[in-house]
Amino acid sequence: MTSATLTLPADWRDFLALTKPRVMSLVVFTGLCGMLAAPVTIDPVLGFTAILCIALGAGAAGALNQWYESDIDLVMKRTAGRPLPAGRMERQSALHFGVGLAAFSVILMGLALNLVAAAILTASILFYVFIYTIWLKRRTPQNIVIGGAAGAFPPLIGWAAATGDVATLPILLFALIFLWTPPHFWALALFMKTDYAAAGVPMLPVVAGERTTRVQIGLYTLPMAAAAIAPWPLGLAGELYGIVAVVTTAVFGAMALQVALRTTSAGDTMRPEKRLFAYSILYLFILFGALVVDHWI
Ligand code: HEM
Ligand SMILES: CC(C)=CCC/C(C)=C/CC/C(C)=C/COP(=O)(O)OP(=O)(O)O
Repeated sequence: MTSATLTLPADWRDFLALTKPRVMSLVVFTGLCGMLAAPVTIDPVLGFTAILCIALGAGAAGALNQWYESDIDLVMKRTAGRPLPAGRMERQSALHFGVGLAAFSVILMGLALNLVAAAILTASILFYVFIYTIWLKRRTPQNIVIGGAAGAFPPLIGWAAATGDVATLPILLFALIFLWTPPHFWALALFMKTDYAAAGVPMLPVVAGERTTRVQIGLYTLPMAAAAIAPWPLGLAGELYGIVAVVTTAVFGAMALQVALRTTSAGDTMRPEKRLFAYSILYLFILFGALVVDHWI
């Protein structure tokens, strides 16, 4: 995209769109809950600063992702309206915005909170940009399995911001999001398959077919369920969390099973896939919320 083809100067809404605010809301929520579930009470101003750093760091990662992949975003219907493919912003501006925001978030985290939190925040930004976006996304259908680790770090960052350390519970929360990501994303990929195929992105339904993707969704749900419920029997969370985890995970399992057992979807509504995708988001909100409520009562 050259400046000659740009139609409009970017305004603040375009910079906000670069940060993928809707996806980031859940990323930030899991970070907040990781912080609030820690065994020490963090000073509110420091706590707010830590969450701000996670939000800015995640936003920076989103901007750098969009800077790198404006070519494929242009091809996919879902993403063609983003500031870069739509020609409302120069790629350079997105790059500068992303790098500046990333540096600011990490430095502020290091200065105001601690180096452990700053290091994990750095790792998650680098992981999302270099490992997922630049290296794996265009090369292998395992892109989101490995790259999904980037989005699993926030509870560890929140916990580390409060305690200066990591522990078993935030590691389990990392595992939960890590194992949740394949069912979350592949459910969407099933009904967005044509977009990904058009863009030449080797997502699992495109490369291995729908049948394999459905089975993989079912398979990942099993260890995900174990990670979700584990804090209760391990004594890291109480009964309230345990009950919420068992019930919401059972619903997740039933929906995933429905998706796994479907043989075809050609020409139909893909309703079970869309329902699983939507529920996957609600599920993490409820689970992390329950963890904090359980911790504080
Ligand atoms: C590699 C891992 C992941 C991939 C490839 C992925 C992919 C996607 C895609 C393509 C969408 C649709 C977004 C849109 O309509 O613009 C989406 C939605 C969403 N994702 Fe993920 N996701 C991943 C991990 C995560 C993680 C870790 C979280 C948070 C913990 C998350 C939270 C969300 C939320 C909240 C939405 C709904 C956004 C909306 O309402 O528009 N995702 N995801
Ligand atoms: C610093 C920090 C906590 C970083 C978080 C990393 C992060 C944002 C993880 C979420 C993953 C995500 C938004 C995937 C979207 O996939 P995609 O980029 O393939 O989606 P797209 O097709 O919509 O661009």
